[in-house]
This record gives sequence, C-alpha cells and structure tokens, in this order.
Amino acid sequence: MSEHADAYVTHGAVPGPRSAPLPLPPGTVPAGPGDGDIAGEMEEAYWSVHDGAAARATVRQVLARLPRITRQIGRLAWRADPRATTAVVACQLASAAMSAFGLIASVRVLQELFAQGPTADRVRAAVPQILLVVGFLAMRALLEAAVAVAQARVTPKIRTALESEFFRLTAHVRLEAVENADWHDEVYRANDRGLFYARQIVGQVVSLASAALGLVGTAGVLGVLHPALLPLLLLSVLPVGAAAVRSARARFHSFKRWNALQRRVRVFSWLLLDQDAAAELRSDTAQGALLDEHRRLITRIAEEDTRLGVGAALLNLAGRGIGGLGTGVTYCALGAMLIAGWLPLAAGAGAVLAIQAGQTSLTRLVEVAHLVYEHALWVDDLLAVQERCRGLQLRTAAVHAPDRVRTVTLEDVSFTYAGKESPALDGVSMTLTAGETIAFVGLNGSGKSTCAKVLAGLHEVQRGRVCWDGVDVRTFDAQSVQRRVACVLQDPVRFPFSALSNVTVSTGSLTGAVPERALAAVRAAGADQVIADLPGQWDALLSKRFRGGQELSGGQWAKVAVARGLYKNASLLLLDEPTASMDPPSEHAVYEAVLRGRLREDQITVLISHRLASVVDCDRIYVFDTGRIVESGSHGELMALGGLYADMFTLQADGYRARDTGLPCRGAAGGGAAVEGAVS
Ligand SMILES: Nc1ncnc2c1ncn2[C@@H]1O[C@H](COP(=O)(O)OP(=O)(O)OP(=O)(O)O)[C@@H](O)[C@H]1O
Repeated sequence: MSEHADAYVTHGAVPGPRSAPLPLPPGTVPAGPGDGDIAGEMEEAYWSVHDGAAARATVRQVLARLPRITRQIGRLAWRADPRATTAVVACQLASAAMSAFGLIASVRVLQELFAQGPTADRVRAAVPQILLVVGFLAMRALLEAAVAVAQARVTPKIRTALESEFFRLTAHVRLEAVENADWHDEVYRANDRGLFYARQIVGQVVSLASAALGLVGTAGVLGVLHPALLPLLLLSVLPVGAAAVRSARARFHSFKRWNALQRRVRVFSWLLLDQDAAAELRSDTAQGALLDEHRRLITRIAEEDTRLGVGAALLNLAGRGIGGLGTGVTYCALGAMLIAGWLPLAAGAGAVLAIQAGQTSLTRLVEVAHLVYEHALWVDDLLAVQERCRGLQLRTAAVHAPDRVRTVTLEDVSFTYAGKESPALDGVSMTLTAGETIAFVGLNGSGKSTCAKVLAGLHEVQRGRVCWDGVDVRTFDAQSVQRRVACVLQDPVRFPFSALSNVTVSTGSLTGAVPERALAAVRAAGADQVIADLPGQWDALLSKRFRGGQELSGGQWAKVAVARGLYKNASLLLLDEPTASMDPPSEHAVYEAVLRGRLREDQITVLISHRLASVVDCDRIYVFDTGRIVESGSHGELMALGGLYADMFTLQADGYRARDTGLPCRGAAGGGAAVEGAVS
C-alpha cells in the first residue's frame, strides 16, 4: 500500500491539520436555561432583535417615528388597494368629525336642559339636539363599520402582496447567499415575525389614527366651548398619558421574557411530538429528561403569567390613581371657572364629557403607539430583508443557455466559500463531452460537490471560467442554465406531494406530466415497484403528515429522487451520492440505468460516489484532493498509476473479502461483485 493509503488509514477519513485537541467535558451539565435571569439567558440572538424595543424607546423616539410608519403603511396599503385605502382614510376622518359633532350636540342638549323655565319645556326644547346626537352617533357607527370593511379588504391584500413578494425574492436568491447562516436567520425572522406583524399593523395604524383624531376632536370641542379649557385638557391628560406610557413599557418588557420562555418550550414540544425523533427518544429513554425540562419551563411560564397579571393590576391601579388625581385637579379648576362666571353651567358639564373622552383617546393612543412602534420595526426588518434579497437575485440575461450542450469546460477554476480562508476548488480544469459519464471521487471535503455545483452554474467562480459550448456560463441567464441541469443529491427533498408530482416537480410542474417519460424515468431509477406497491400508486400522497399519506424508506425516497433527476431530461445530470441509502440490487440497477445512458445518449452525466465499485465503468474518473484534481483517467489507467485512487479502491475492495477465508462477503452482492471483479 502506498503512502496515500497510509494517510487514509492512520488519520481517518479526513486527513489534514487538526485544531487544538478537545479537552475533557465537565462531570456535571449546567442546570439549563431558566435559572437566574431567564430573559438574558434565553434570548435567541436572531429572533429577539426587536423584542422589547418599545419598552426601551423614549416617548420622543416613539412620537418621532409614528409619521414615518404611517406613511410607510399608507404606501403599502395604497399599492395593495387604492380605493379601499381612500375609503379607510375618508371614513376615518368623517367618523372623527361625527364624534366631535356629537360632543357639541351633547353640550347643546345640556344647555337646553340647564336653561330657565319649566322642566317639560326644557326637555321638549332639547329633543332636536338629542335627535342630532343620535344621528351623529349612528353616522359614526356606520362610518366605523365602513372603515372596518375597507380595512378588511386592504389588509389581506397587503399580506398577500408582501408574502408572495417575500417568497418570490427568497426563492430566487443565489445559492451562496442561501448557504450563509446570517442570511438564513434573517429570512426566517422576517417570515416568522415580519410577515406576522405586517398583517396586524394596518389595523393598528387605523386605531392609532382614530385615537389621535379623537383627541384632536376633543380639543376642538373644548376650544369652541372656551379657550381656557384647552390647558385644562392638558392638565387632565398628561398624568393619564404618563401612566399609560409606563404601563405600555412594562408590558413590552414582560412580553419579552414571556416570549423567550415560550420559544424554549416550543423546542421541547416539537421534540416530544416529532415523528422523526420518536424512535430515538424512546430507544434512548430520553423522554423523561425532556418531560422534566418541559414541565420546569411551563411552571416558569405559569409563574411569569401570575407575575405579569399582578404587575398589570398594580400598574393599572397606579395609573388610575394618577389619572384620578389629574381629573380631580381638572374638576377643581373647572369649578373655579364656573364660580368666576367664565363658563355657563351647561358648558362646564359638556367640558366634563369632552375631557373624559379625551382621556380615553389618549390612553388608547399611547398603547397603540407603542404597539405600532415595535411592530413597525419588524415590518422594517422584513422590508430590509426583501431589499437585500433583491441584490442577491439570480443573474438575469437576454442570452439563454443552449438547449443541448455539447461540452462543458472548467478552465483553471478556483472557488472559495464566503468566510473560508482556503479554497474549496483550486485551479481545476476539465472538459466534459455529451454522452460521457464522468466520476468524481476523493476524500471527504476534497471539493467534489463544490465542483458539481460550479459545473451546474450554481456557484460563480472567483477565478477561471466555466464554459458551456465555449461560452462563459456567466453570460447566460442563470435560470436558463439551471433548467438544463438535473441534480440528484444524497439527501433528497421529500416533497409532500403525490408520487407523480414528486417525479415531475423537476420540470417545474406539479400538475402536468409526460406519462411515457415519467414511466421510463421511474423504471430506470428502480422506483416503479415502489410506486406500484403504494395504495393509489401515482396518486399516492408521499407524506404521513396528511390524512391518507404514505411514508417511504430512505432508499425508496432515493429512487424517487433519481427518477426525478432522470425525468428532467437535462443536458447535464449530476448525481451526488444518490444511492448511498439504497440496497445493493437497487444501487446496481440505478448505475446500470445511468451508466448505460438508457434515457439520454447525449447527456453529460457526473457521478459522485464513495463506493468506488460504482465508478469502474465511467468514461473518466477525476480524483480530488483538497480542492485540486490530483489524478484523472479511466479505472484501468488509475489502477495502473498506483496513486490515491488505487489505494482507496484497494482499501475498499479489501473490506469485501472475508479476512480469514479470503471468500467474498455475502452482503456485498451488486457493488461488491464489481469490486471483486475489478481488483482480482
Ligand atoms: N456551503 C458551504 N459553506 C462553506 N464551506 C463549505 C460549504 N460547502 C462545502 N464547504 C467546504 O468546502 C470544502 C469542499 O466541500 P465539498 O462539499 O465540495 O467536499 P466533498 O468532496 O463533496 O465532500 P464529501 O465527500 O464529504 O461530500 C470543504 O472544506 C467544506 O467544508
């Protein structure tokens, strides 16, 4: 055995420099999150960025942002449905006017009632004003209903527009961005929080406008009654406002703690309910430990709930106390004005009504302003993520990749993943021609999958060129390139669709199929028997999560994935360890189909495999080592070379021999037989 094989054996599957050795772990594990300051310990960095922002913001910060938020939401609403948006604004303004007119009419009713003369006459005189009050209130109710109807039209449209734009953008982001952990976190956060709050914020902005207009209306009415009542309104509402700000902040602060706990509980709930985790949990008898932790957390939530409830009651009491003090001072001042004769008694009673309405509007205004402030941060976050996605979109170009590619060439290609120091591919050159079957082999992390992705145009190289029929692939529209490539990966996506859709989805269709091609693809992949045995066959739903759905084994899913790749009928077929979970006869059948090119004679097929027996018949084999191609040639040429390939092949072939007897092992039918044949 050569020095290559020695390195393979003595250093394990991943040779190369190692970092500092891992020290012994401690004998006791920390009790877990939930001890001490739960909010601090359990904050999840990327979820919690804006949680509790309203608790930290000053009144000035909140007020300063409100006009911008209102404009932003207004723009979104206008784009979604201009008519409904106009209706919301117009009806909202009219409803506020009705409130103000109703208040003035109420004051007039009081004036009539407090006038001189017999009671019956005074009541009769007040009737027209009472009818006016009723009319204004009825109008206000109708207008508020109209606002709700228009809002119900515009809100789902905003949600649909934002959500479809969000997914359209994220689905077309370049692969390197998707593989970036920060981008991934941002997108999940935008999906979970941004879209959620975007659905609510229209209603909240409408409530905010309604409360603000209510306050303005009250001030207007008081100004009409007597200008000196305006400072009185201020005197009355300021303490109420201060109490409302304190209570809103406390609520957001508590919510942050509560939310952190809820997230943690959800992790345990998912694990306890998850179908995929069920077998391992039971075999490890881990349920007890998970249940204990779950119980501990929900107990903490219950305590937090009680703490929240008691805190809210105390804050409410304090707020009402301060508000009551303000009201008391206001009424004293009002009494003084009445005694001094500045104001008729009826106007004084009207002022009391107006001040009470003003206090209610202000409390609502403060609460909703804090909500809008915090939720708008999440909506901003969503819009910022969308903007970032716009800059990461797949390349679009007028030139499309050729329908049938004759040659794919890599010219001195180097590629380094973002954040990595050493390149994954370093000066790789090769030419692949239609009709060939090529294999990539090499140690873990040597660059095989990266090279396949570069060939497929999924990664843009930093140095060198990837050419399709002599044209740099970067000049083609990216999606046109991807339409001509089929990738079958080791861990294929298990689409929760019908068996047929699982095959046809590779052509971008869930509902349309070319029946003969679908049958040929599943036969070639060995998936025909899998589908034939399912109740419902082609129509069988492949997901246990839905009623009547079926579950496949790992190997059966792999066959469906290979069928999907073959069905695409692409110029370039990339198979990245597609048979790793298949039984030997199935693996053999797939390689037969792929290697003999049963579906397409003019296809370039690239096969990545660690089972070297499966690449023996390939036209050419490239051997990768730390991002470079160190050997290439046919199986025979590489064995004669006696390098890394020959060492790996011999090592694997030895594994199929019974050590004592020298006889082949029984389990090595299919692939094993090929190895025996090849090395003997
Ligand atoms: N998305 C990624 N981001 C950063 N580094 C990556 C990424 N994917 C792969 N790498 C790194 O690039 C190098 C080559 O990886 P690649 O997946 O191409 O190797 P491979 O030969 O296909 O390995 P394996 O046989 O284990 O599948 C490795 O060092 C790996 O850690």
